[in-house]
Amino acid sequence: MAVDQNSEEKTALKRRGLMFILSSPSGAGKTTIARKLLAADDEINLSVSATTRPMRPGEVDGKDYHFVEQPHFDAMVEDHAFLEWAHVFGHSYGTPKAQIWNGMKEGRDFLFDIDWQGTQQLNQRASEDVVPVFILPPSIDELRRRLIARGTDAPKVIEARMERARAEISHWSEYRYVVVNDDVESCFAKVREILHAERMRRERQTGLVSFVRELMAGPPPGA
Ligand SMILES: Nc1ncnc2c1ncn2[C@@H]1O[C@H](COP(=O)(O)OP(=O)(O)OP(=O)(O)O)[C@@H](O)[C@H]1O
Ligand SMILES: Nc1nc2c(ncn2[C@@H]2O[C@H](COP(=O)(O)O)[C@@H](O)[C@H]2O)c(=O)[nH]1
Repeated sequence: MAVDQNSEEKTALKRRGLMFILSSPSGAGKTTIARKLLAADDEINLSVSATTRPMRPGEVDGKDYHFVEQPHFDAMVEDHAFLEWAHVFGHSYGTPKAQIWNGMKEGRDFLFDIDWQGTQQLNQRASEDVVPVFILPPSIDELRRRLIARGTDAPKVIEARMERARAEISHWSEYRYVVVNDDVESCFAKVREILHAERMRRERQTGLVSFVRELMAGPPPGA
C-alpha cells in the first residue's frame, strides 16, 4: 500500500495543546501583549473568562469576557463548570471548563489572562500543560501612569488596583518566565519566543517516541 509520507509525519509529530498564562499587576500590559499575540498567531485561542464586573467601553460580551450576573456565576461554581475561579477587585472571575478541555484534547493552545490565584489552580490541575508568564511594569510610577492613561477606571478603582499591585508582584517567583514590559514591541517579541520554544518541548510532541523509533528502524547509513 502506498504511504503518504507527509501526512504520516504530521501525525507522528502532533503535539499536546498548552495553556499559556499571562499574569501581571493590573495595568502592566498583559491584555495589550495578549491581543498582539492573538493577532500574530493563528494557532492560539483566547480563553474567554466569565466575570461579574461591569463591561468597559469597547469590550464585547463573549469576546473579551462573558459578562454574567453573580447568581449565574455562583451556579457555574456549584456545577463545577470552572477550571479555576477567584475573587479579584471585588468581582468574580472564572475560566469555563468546556471550551478548554475539548480544545486541548485536539492539540489547540489557549491563552489565559488570569491572576496568580487562577495560575496556582491551573498549576495544580494540569501543571505539565501550563506555561506561566509574569509581566512586570518597569516601575510602580509607570504602572499608575498606565492605569490613568487607559482611562477605563475611576480614581478610586485605580487606587484599589495600585494598592493590590505589590501583593500581585509578590507572586512573581511562582512563574516559569518573567518579562519586564518597558517597550511593548520588545516585550511582545520575548513573549512570542517563549511560546514558540514551549511548543517545541519534547514532552509536548506526543508522536515523537514512535517517530524516533521509526527513524532508528530505517536502513543503516550506506545500506
Ligand atoms: N510598554 C508599554 N508602554 C506604555 N504603555 C503601555 C505599555 N504596555 C501597555 N500600555 C498601556 O497601559 C495600559 C494598561 O495596559 P493593559 O490594559 O494591557 O494592562 P493589563 O495588565 O491587562 O491590565 P488589567 O489587569 O487591568 O486588565 C493600556 O492603556 C496600554 O495601552
Ligand atoms: N483567576 C482569574 N483571574 C482572572 C480571570 N479573568 C481575568 N482575571 C484577572 O482579573 C484581573 C482584573 O481583570 P480586568 O479585566 O477586570 O482588569 C486581572 O489580573 C486579570 O488577569 C479569570 O478567569 N480567572
